[in-house]
Amino acid sequence: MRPRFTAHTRSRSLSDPLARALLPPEDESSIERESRIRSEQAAKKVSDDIDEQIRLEKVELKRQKNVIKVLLLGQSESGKSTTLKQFQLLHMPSAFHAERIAWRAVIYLNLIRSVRRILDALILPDPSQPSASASTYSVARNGDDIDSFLHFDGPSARSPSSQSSVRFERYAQRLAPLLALEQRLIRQLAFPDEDDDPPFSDPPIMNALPDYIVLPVPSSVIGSTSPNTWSGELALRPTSNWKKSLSFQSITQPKSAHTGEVRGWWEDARDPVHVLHACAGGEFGIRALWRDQTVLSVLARRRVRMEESAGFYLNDVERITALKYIPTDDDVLRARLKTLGVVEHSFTIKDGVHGANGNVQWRIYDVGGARHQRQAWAPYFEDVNAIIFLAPISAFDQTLAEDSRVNRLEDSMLLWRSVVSNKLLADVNIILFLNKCDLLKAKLEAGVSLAHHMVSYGNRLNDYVSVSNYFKKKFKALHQSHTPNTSRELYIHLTSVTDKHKTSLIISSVRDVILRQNLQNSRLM
Ligand SMILES: Nc1nc2c(ncn2[C@@H]2O[C@H](COP(=O)(O)OP(=O)(O)OP(=O)(O)O)[C@@H](O)[C@H]2O)c(=O)[nH]1
Ligand SMILES: [Mg+2]
Repeated sequence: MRPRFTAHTRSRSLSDPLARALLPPEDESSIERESRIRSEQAAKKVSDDIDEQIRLEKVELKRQKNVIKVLLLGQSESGKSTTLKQFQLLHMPSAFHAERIAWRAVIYLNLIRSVRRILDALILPDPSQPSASASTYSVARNGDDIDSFLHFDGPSARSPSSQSSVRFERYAQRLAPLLALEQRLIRQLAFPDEDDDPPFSDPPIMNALPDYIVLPVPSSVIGSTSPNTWSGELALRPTSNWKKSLSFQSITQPKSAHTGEVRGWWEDARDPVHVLHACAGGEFGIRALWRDQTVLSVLARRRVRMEESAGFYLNDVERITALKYIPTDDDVLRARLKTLGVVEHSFTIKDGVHGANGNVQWRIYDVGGARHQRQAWAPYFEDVNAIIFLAPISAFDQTLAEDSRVNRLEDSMLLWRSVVSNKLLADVNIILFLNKCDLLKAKLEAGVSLAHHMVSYGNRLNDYVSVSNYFKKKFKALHQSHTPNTSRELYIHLTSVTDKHKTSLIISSVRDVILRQNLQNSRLM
């Protein structure tokens, strides 16, 4: 049958030459018509598919414009994870606060680690005492044999400073339960589904652990590293659901509907807080250890600066070991948990830059900064919008944990040079945090000389303003002489990222710079 046209359609079609050309022939047979319709349908499908593809590309482009990817780079302990915590604190405060309790175990472990470092320093032979050779002490640190840790060998060890030796021995005895607790905590974190108090005979083995590993520390720190020694640092795998497993039985439950009293972890005799609480006070407790002038002078002679170490809580022992202790924001910012691999965190930020209703999704990638972790960074360079690079400038007199021959500041500068000279990153915004300024200030005020460790500093003033300006210029010059994009604007901030208030201002300004530059770049696309 012929198609029927109304007079109106017909007259309009006939006046349009293209429409007339597209009309089926008047003598079209039914077979021809079927074939025409089939090919028209096929053509329409192709056209619809193309339209859909264009639509999806537009959505993707829009989505990309509303997704900002930021990479946190820098050597280990430079403050990357702490900066991420500051972003979370600023943009997801309720989630941050809800997770505070999960940090309790990390903070306990950090505190125990500090105690262990001091005890280790006390039992090492003192180089300033000629009669105290390595053979006079048994530097045994077998985790399954705490007695050997407590044992000081023979009378010769006691002769020059026998009183001190006896005191140190008393500390070691009194604080021995902390070493056992450390093992228990690590095992509990490593195997969160295991029943209580598993046997401690074997330390966690790297590959056997689902989420946590204990990394060996250089033997220089403790004299020798026994395979049974919990001498390492707790590290986090990217896949870890650690916050859940670190919460212990911490959820409080109402004990009495009338009084509003709650039942909490402090009523559980197995909770780690009890051991810490018991070891905190008294003549040879943690607080006494950290105030003991003899101990402090041994640490000073050995150049062990506990205040500078990651996860330092020795000034807050009373508060941290209290039965009902809940970590504060500052405690969480100071907690040390080493990152392994690359961990992605995303959150949405409302911004004024993309228009009134602009919602921008931020993806922040926190990477492990130790040398053997750095090869994992490169795949993230391709579509990143901005890099926040952290260089801890207080570390000018320190060496890398993973290689004691390498100065930390030198390593930071080399790393900085390789990042700014990378061609893949030529158009990526770079923000530099010269971090740990609080520690730098304290170190310079304590009389540590930068020129002594960095000859190029010459005879400039050894004060905070001069030194921090010098570092600013140095990092800027490295950027200018190595960047493939000399028009890239570099933003440098002097930071102490554990400082909540100062850092929140810096983060807000960094966020706006990144947003604005991202918008500019997307307009150019
Ligand atoms: N005093 C002080 N401590 C800081 C500062 N920045 C970071 N820290 C502390 O230094 C330790 C290491 O910081 P992290 O943020 O874990 O370092 P990271 O760069 O993530 O290290 P990796 O995960 O090993 O790559 C933590 O205990 C922090 O609290 C700072 O500006 N001042
Ligand atoms: Mg980290």
